[in-house]
Amino acid sequence: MSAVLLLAQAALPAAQVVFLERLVDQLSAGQTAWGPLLGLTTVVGAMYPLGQIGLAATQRMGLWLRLRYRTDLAHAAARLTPSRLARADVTTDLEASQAATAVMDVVAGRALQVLGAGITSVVLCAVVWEINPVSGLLVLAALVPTVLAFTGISRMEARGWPTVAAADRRATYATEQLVQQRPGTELAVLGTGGKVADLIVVRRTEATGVLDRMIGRAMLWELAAALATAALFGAALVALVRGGASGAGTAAAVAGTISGLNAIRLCGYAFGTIITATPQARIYRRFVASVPPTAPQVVVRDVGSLELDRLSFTYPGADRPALHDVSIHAERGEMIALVGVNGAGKTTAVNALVGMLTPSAGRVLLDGRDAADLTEPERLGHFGLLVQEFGKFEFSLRDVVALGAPEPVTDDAVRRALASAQAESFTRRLPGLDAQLGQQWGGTGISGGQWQRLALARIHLRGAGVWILDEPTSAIDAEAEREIFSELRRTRHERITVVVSHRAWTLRDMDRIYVLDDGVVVQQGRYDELLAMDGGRFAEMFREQAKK
Ligand SMILES: Nc1ncnc2c1ncn2[C@@H]1O[C@H](COP(=O)(O)OP(=O)(O)OP(=O)(O)O)[C@@H](O)[C@H]1O
Repeated sequence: MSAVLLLAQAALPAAQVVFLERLVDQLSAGQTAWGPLLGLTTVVGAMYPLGQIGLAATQRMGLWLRLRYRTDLAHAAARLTPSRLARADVTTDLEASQAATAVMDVVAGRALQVLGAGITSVVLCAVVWEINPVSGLLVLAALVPTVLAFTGISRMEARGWPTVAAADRRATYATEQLVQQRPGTELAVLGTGGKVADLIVVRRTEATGVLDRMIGRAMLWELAAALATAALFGAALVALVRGGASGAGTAAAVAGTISGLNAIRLCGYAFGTIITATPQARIYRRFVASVPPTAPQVVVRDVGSLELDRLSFTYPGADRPALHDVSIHAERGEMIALVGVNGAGKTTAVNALVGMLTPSAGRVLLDGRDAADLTEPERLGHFGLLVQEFGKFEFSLRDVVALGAPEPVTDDAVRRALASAQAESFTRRLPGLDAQLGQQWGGTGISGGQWQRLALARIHLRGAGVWILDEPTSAIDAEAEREIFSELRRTRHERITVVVSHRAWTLRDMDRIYVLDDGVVVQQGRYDELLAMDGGRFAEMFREQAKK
């Protein structure tokens, strides 16, 4: 259908020239010329509706293409592993790819326009060639400056886009801090939103400056192309007049040359849009290709042992290791704890354990097997990780909990997980599992501790072989905290549990506590043993708390 429309549209200007020549010929010969008049009326009458139908068809095609690009992008983003998400270039590319989908959708429509205008130009050229070959050639040659100009513009934009994308990303991030409910409220209370607005303006000004320079240069390119095209048009007209064609031929050829130049200009513009979109499309394609489809993650529920074997790690640029010769082990059914002051290395040890960073020395062993031999998704499947900055996903209650496991889950499993995480008492007051969370969506607002219980419910639902809980009850009241830990103890035999905690009482039932100081394990043992060691780091940290 689109192809038929395209061909019909492309033939109209040439048909116009033929009918015009016949009309002038027959009128000059004193004939009534009903045939050419009817032909011209049909051709001119068909131009507008065919143009409109063609436009609507390409717009609809663009719409569906954009959906496809965005679907592929969403799936590619969902396949990013934690180690890749930590890289600045990956997030920049992701956002540039997102922006590219809005440009790429027009490319297919423009490609059809190029094809149509190309056909129009060639057919017109052939018709004008019949009247005057030199004019015909000059009409076709007018394509060259436009194509050259847009190629130059595209190259220039390819150089400018990365800077614009990086500045845009920072501005978008800062804007989100202003408009998202939690950070936005904090800034409003502090009265310092204006400072963030200043940061946005700096980045937007940077991006606007680059875009402005690009537009200025593009204008120069286009101006040069327009001048060259005008010169070629003039030369085509001179060739016609000097060629000594008949009056009818000259009139038709002049009309044809004007239509031809318009078609060529349109062709050049559409071609230019395609090559202008090329740098962004390239970023999109590179990004999507860089995360090829993989098998979905499989949660490993049965893990017999876990070991960090003489692990060392230094952050890039740091002058001392964040972990030095750290050895930790745990068997199925055990609960162990990592303790230490801020900056002691607990989070670094957890990140090394799950594979978010690569140690400079030492190994992580899962059931005696070197975890470095596993793919990142295979390795992550062993863990249920509750981090300090857990996600507050504002979806439905069911979805928020179901995010704990990659496979589909039943409502019963969601309810059991909510009960284990002591989240049942407050979720029972919501209108069911379909309840939307988050006031900004017209849903229910819930407290920080309630969000943390939902994050814990995800870990219960996941049921992985190793649970790593980094301050799992930091925002939760004392009563619920006791119930959460008693549930963890009751179900401990099903897994290995690693807890990072600053609260003395939560450490009492641990099978082993590892005390980290400056990246080194300085003590290990049970709570009472460690507390009894006078002058030990653990006793220094927890003696006051233990008295309460
Ligand atoms: N991405 C990073 N780049 C460079 N240094 C880092 C990075 N993350 C942490 N560090 C440094 O490594 C050391 C250990 O940090 P880590 O986050 O593991 O401590 P922690 O014991 O988890 O602290 P907290 O109790 O505050 O969570 C600190 O000196 C910290 O400043």
